[in-house]
Amino acid sequence: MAQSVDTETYILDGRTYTLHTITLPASECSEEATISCLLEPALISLLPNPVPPAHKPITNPNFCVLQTEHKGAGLFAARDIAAGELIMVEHPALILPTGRFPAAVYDELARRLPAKRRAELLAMANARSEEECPSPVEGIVRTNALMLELDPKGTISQEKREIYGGVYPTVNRANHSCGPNATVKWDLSTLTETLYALRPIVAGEEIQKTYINPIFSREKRMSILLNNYRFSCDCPWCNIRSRAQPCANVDLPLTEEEQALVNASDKDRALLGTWIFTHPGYNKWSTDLSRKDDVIINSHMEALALLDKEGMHGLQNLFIEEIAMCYAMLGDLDAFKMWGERVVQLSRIEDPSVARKFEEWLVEPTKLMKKWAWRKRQREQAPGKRKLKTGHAVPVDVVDGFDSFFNDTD
Ligand SMILES: C[S@@+](CC[C@H](N)C(=O)[O-])C[C@H]1O[C@@H](n2cnc3c(N)ncnc32)[C@H](O)[C@@H]1O
Repeated sequence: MAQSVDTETYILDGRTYTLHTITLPASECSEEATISCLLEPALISLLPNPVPPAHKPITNPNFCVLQTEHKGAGLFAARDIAAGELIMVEHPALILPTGRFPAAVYDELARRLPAKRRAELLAMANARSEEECPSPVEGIVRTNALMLELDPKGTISQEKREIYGGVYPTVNRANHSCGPNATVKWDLSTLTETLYALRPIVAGEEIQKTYINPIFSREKRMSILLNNYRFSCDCPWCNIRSRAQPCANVDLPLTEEEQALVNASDKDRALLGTWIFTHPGYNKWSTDLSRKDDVIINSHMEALALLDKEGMHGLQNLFIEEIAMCYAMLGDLDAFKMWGERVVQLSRIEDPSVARKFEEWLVEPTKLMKKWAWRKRQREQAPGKRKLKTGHAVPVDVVDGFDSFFNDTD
């Protein structure tokens, strides 16, 4: 479980950084893995201790790396992949801050990797010219690094916090789409990045993640992608014309009709980004009998249809979870089972505690969920006996005391 600590340090803008090599020990099913890092010394004590074992390679992977026509290499589904399914788990080869360091620092980080891992790193895409990044390793970092959290509890004070990135020879083969079918999740305790599906992906389809916040407008998305990654995004939401002509040039000016489609998409994306703050939500509805029983379900279904249209499935889980909870409150067993199973499928990687809670409930929701069919029972009672809001005066302690269904621990 050794963690070799190197003493070489670099000072940049008054800050000290240390070169640090993490060696993840081999286990019965995995080979030793190495992560070459540049870290502020205070972060080293926040790394998992003891160092976790190297993760097991996935046997019979559901993806392959292939050459694309104009995007370099990319990841493709080797068979059908279900929504929520694992695609791969990988340790970063490098972990480093996003600031700029002398070329020698990047070269040294790469040099510290075992030869095979170094060769994989050096074979990665580099969208930066030699003038911009004299060290090709820096070019590779700037083209590929994914943000990762090394200090989730904020142990190091905010003003001192740096943004860190990780570079992954295989996960980083995923090209960008503004309507991605996959996403990543960083886990500090295992020092791994997990790539998983957001929606069903059919065999042969390209597996793509988003490099930016997809709620931005097309103009902003295209400009960030061009500045940071040096490409014009030709996904169907940026290159509207490609929906009809697959190889249409994204850089040609838009027709009036195409501009109208872009405006509608920008509007929908912005709306989706604020939907949960601007539309009725489950918590208030659950205690308010003056609201229609289907108001949340209808509103959330509308959001899901828009998410589907814009390919923004990364935001779908909360809506799906709340729809399932609405059906529980209404005592609709078949609908709860259908939506609850979707929650389990989609949350296994994204939020395992939610998946476990729903899995437990699904065994026998009518008995295991304390507030099963609560709204239905309230409706069936005489108005005078109802416990909660009907749009008029309600005893505050009753409403406040009615905790969210999500806290139901029975
Ligand atoms: C993180 S790498 C992705 C993997 C890369 N294609 C490779 O060969 O390893 C990012 C680079 O891939 C290319 N790329 C990714 N998504 C793209 C897209 N939607 N359209 C065009 N090029 C893209 C760009 O050259 C970008 O700088």
